[in-house]
Formats: sequence, structure tokens, C-alpha cells
Amino acid sequence: MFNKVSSLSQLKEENMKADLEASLPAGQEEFAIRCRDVCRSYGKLKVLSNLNLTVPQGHIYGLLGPSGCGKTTLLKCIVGTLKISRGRITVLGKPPAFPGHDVPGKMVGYMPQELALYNEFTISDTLTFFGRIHGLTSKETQARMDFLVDFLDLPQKQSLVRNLSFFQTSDFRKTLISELVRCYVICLVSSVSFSRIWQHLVEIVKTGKVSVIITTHYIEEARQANVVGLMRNGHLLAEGPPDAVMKQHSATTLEHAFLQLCETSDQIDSKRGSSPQSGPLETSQSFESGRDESRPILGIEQGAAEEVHKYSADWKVRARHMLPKWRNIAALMIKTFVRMKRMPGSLCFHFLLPVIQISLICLCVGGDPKGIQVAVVNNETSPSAYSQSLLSFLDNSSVHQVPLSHTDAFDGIYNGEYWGVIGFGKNFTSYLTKRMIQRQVSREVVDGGSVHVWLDLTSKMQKTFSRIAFVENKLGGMSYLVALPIKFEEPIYGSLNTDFTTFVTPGAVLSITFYLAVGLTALSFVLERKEGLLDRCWVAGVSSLETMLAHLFSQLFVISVQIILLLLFILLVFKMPNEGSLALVIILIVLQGVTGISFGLVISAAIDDEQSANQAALGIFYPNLIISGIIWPVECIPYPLRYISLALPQTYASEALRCIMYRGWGLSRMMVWRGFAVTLGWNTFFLILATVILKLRT
Ligand SMILES: Nc1ncnc2c1ncn2[C@@H]1O[C@H](COP(=O)(O)OP(=O)(O)OP(=O)(O)O)[C@@H](O)[C@H]1O
Repeated sequence: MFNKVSSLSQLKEENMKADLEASLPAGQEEFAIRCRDVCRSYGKLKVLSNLNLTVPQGHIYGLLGPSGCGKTTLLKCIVGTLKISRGRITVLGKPPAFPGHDVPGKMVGYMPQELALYNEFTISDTLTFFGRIHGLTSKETQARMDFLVDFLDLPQKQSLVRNLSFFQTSDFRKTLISELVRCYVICLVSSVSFSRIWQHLVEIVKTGKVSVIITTHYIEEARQANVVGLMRNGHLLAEGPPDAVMKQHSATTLEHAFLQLCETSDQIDSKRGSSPQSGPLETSQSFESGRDESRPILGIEQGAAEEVHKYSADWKVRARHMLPKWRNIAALMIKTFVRMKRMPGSLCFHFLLPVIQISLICLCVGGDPKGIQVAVVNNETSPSAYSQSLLSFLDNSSVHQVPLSHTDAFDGIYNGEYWGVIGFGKNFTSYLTKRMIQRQVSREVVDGGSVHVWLDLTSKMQKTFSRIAFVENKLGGMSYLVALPIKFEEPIYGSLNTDFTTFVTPGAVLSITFYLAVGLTALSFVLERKEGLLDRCWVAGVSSLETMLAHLFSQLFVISVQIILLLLFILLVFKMPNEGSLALVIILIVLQGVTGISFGLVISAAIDDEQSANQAALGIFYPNLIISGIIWPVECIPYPLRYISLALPQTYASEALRCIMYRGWGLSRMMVWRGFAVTLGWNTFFLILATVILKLRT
């Protein structure tokens, strides 16, 4: 076993030498990281307070301190994913996130406390992904993969991460970063209790060009580090080699030394607190008696006054720094596709969901009602009576007529068995004839010559407005037949058979595409942020714009398949008319999908937990559906609300899609281009907003 480890170590050392053959830039040999008077707050909570820390080049630095003292915050500031409020940090000679400086980027490796692995990835997928974002060739990745699998005794490369044991996963995470990255500074937010991994890190720093900073709250674990920094309440109490720190405080363990330092710090605090002249404890004391911690340690010399560094970068370097890198976008897209491939059930569900939704709308919304039970009380018995003729006009597939006596009909409607009662008096035919022939008739004749209708307008009827409308229309139609015949000519647009489904479908297609896209993306960053994967990628040099574009492009693939299936169903299965350009129809739906993706990205960037992200996505669904004129015309919306409706992403777009599909209009018509313009405007706004939020939050 030992032989295997040492030969692997040799191989590893050779790899490291090859990787680090390019020497560090001049002036950076002394120290890897230097923090001076660093302050950082979360709102009113001051987490880092005038912190000074120095990590010499080629050392393992153990950053120790109790939970919540600010270790992770400090590491995030060092790797450039968090901005400091005050002070100065230099990593390998320049501040983090300085244009052209590869921190964050290939010079720094970071493994957060969270899992930071994709559970549905195999070991091979994981290494390939991280290798890609660190710019390794596939050959290099393969060599490192072989080393890791042997070194950690991992199962097959094709084993899923979720199937690894707890310890295998933990070791895999910790070693992954140091193994893959050709970096000069490695930051690990976790304890490294496994001796083989310590040994591994010791070998890495032996090259003299790599420095490691490890945070832990298990103080004794850091005895093996070259330097330790004891941290409390956001600043360092002491910094130095572990033996020196213990000797300084005549302690046998680091833990005792730390306790002693805490007591001293508390005493100084209380003394200062009791003296009116004294200020807060601004700078901490190092292990060298009386020495301010901001002064050099471990022989690193520094002038009495802090040298004021001025950094500048060429505009070309700045521009290159801002521009998205295709390599990173491609790596993130491939990652998303691999995840999709590993979850085929979920992918099929995403593809089929819009088809199921639009099919349900076409089948269940807007059609004619069937089998409505209506009681008929006809007091005329003659087969040639007008009442019989009028009843024969009713569509029997919709209205099921139940001939009953007056008492039974009313008992039935009171018991909820019938939707209505249609009644004819016994002299209906003769009175109706009189109404048609005579100029003036008595009230009795008017009443006896009318069809009497009693409807149950509660519950069922109210819930199904279209059915009421239908019943009223059918029954009302009988009076039109007598009094006011209307002939509908061939319509200008649409057909006489146009129903509610036809009106709803274009808006429904846009709405389904939009909301499924929101659903696909609203949780994307939330989950990745929670798992530490976003931090992990950002430290590797992936920018928020690249993350955004990668999500947009990969989700575009999913919505394209959804749109193709949707169109096949509405045009071929449900035979919705399309008089206009199919290309325009497709482009408008795709653009609405992009609006949904970018809105999802805004939610994802702004919100931290799944529940709130889900609530935000669901919360806007119904109001937007109602006031976008999708299920009922905008003209019915009362005025102040109508202005809001017109500004929404789907109101003009639904109108445009209806105009293209049913009127055959093109982009020259204002009602069409307005839908495209509003959609493009929202896309741009959401994408910029999501990028800005992501950037501000790092
Ligand atoms: N995003 C955040 N928003 C608000 N407060 C935060 C945030 N992240 C950390 N904190 C708070 O800052 C303080 C320091 O947190 P930090 O994670 O840096 O400590 P730590 O020493 O790394 O602790 P641990 O070892 O338990 O991870 C804690 O009180 C924590 O609650």
C-alpha cells in the first residue's frame, strides 16, 4: 500500500513540476496571500474586522477558529467571489478579480464547505467538467483521473458520485481541487483529517510554488500545517508556526494556546471598555510579543509604512476580461446536457408537458357542453304544435330534454337534478299565432305565447359560464327565430365555427412556453448556489455572464423540442388554422421561451432558497395569465389594470400570434411587430437584470 502511494506520489510530483514549469511573476515569490486591514460586513453584521493575514509562498496555512468567526467569508474574499468593504488583499501579487489576473481563474483552486459535486455525474463526468473549466486537455484530465481513482481507491470511473460512500465523497472533493487545478493557491473550506490527503498536500507545496490555505474548527488538526492563524470574531489573534505559537503561550497544545489568547483578548477588551479614552481593539497581536500582526512574519520583510500599490491594466486586457469565453460556456452547456442525459425521465416529462397542457386546453376549454339535463314541461299535446317544432331546434347532443309534469320538473330543479326548466302553456301555439298576426295583444296573450325558462344560476351554472351562455343562447335563439331573424354572412377573418378554443390557443401556447421555461431555470442557480457549485465555478474563472449564456443556450435546446411538439399538436392534431408565416409563429414562440428563461434566471439570481424561488415563479403565474388577455379579451379589463396588462410580456405577443395565425398578417402590421418588439424588450431587460444581480451578489 505504502509503495503504491509513494509511486503515485512520484508520478504526481512529476505532473506538478510539469504543470508549474512556468514560474510565478516577478515580485510574487515572497508571499502567496496578503490581507491588510480587511473588513467585510453582511448588512449590519461585521464579520471581518481589520484582519491582517499573510500566507508565505510554498506553505500550508491552517486558518483556525470557532464556527462563525468568519473563516469562509475571508476565503471567499481571497478567491474573489466576495468583495471586501475596506482594506486590501493581494493574491499572488495582485488584488483578486483584477482584470487579467487569474484569481479567480486558473491560478487559484477552491473547494467550499458544501458538497460542490453533481450527484448525477460519474467520477469521470466530474473530472471532465472541472478539467474543461480549468482548461485542461482531455489527455491531462485522463492522467489525473487515473491518479485520483488509484490514490483514493475509488470504484470505477463510471460510478455515480451519489453512489460513493460518505468518506469516498469527502476525499474525492478535497483531492479533486488540488489534483485538477494548475494553480498556485489552493483554498479548502473543510477539515482534512485523512493523513494521506495531508501528505498529498505536503508534496504539492514542496514545489515551493503552491500554497495551501485550509480552514478548520478542529484546532489540533492543524498541527501539521507550516503556519497557523488563530482567528476569533473576525480578526486574527495570532499567526505563526504551530510550535512557535504554543511556545509563545507555554501551551502543550494549540487548543490551550488558543484559549489563552482568547482570555488575553477578552481582558484587553474589558480594560479598553472600562477606559473612556480607549477605542475598540482594532489590530490583533501576533505570537511575537508586542508585535503588531500587520508586521511581517516568517522573515518576510516589509517597510514600516505600507507600500501603496497601484495596479493598472491595459484596456485590451480589461476588454478580454469582460468578454465571455466560449470554452467556459461550452463546458457549462455540456454539463447541463450530461445532467439531462442522466435524468431521462425528467427530460421526457419536460418535453411532453407542454403537449399535455395544450391538448387539455384544446379538449376541455371552449367546446360546446354535452348532455345538459333540462326538464321540459309542455302543456301542448298536439304533434303539430309550435312548441314541438321549437323544441326540435334544440341541439339534442348538448341539451338532454326530460319531459316532465310541472311538479316533477320543479322538484327536480330544486333537488339539483336539472339545469333548467322550459315551459309551454297549453295555448302556446294559438297565442303565438295571435302575437304574430295582431298588432296589439293582451298581456295574457303575450305571456301565453312566450317560452318560459327557469334556470339554476348557482354553482354548476356559474362555474361553467360558457354553458350558461350556451343555454341562454339556444333558448334565446328561439325568440330570435320568431322576432328578429339574423343571417351571419361569411366572416372577414376566421370562420363561423370559430370557438373559444381558437381564441385561447395562441395565448395559451405562449403562456405554456413562457412558464415551462421559467420553471426550467428558476431553480438552476438556487440549487447550484446551495451546493457550492456556483462558487466553485466562479473561482475557476467562470463569469456570471458566461453562466447566464450557458443556461440560456442549453435551455433553448429544451424549449425548441417543446415548441416543435406543441406546434405539431395544435396544427396537425387539433387542426388550428394558420393563415400566416410559420417561421414568424416559431420565432415569436421561441422568443417568448427566451423571455421565460431570462425571467427564471432573474428569480434564480435574486433568491437563495428553493421555496421562495418556487413561490415567486408560481405567484406571478395566475395574475399574468388573467391580465394578459390570454383567456379573456383585454378589452374586458377595467382601465387602470388594462395599462398594466399592456405592459406585460405576453399581452401584445398573444395578440401578434393571433394576428399571424388567424389573419395571416406579417411584420408590416403594427399589431404584429409590436408583439415582437415587446418580447425582445423584456428579453433584454431580464437578461441584463439577471447578470447584474448575479454580479452584485458575488
Ligand atoms: N451570505 C451571508 N449573509 C449574511 N450573513 C452571513 C452570510 N454568510 C455568512 N454569514 C454570517 O457571517 C458569520 C461568519 O460566517 P462564516 O461562514 O464566514 O464563518 P466560519 O468561520 O466559516 O464558520 P464555519 O466554520 O461554521 O463555516 C456568521 O455569523 C454567518 O452567520
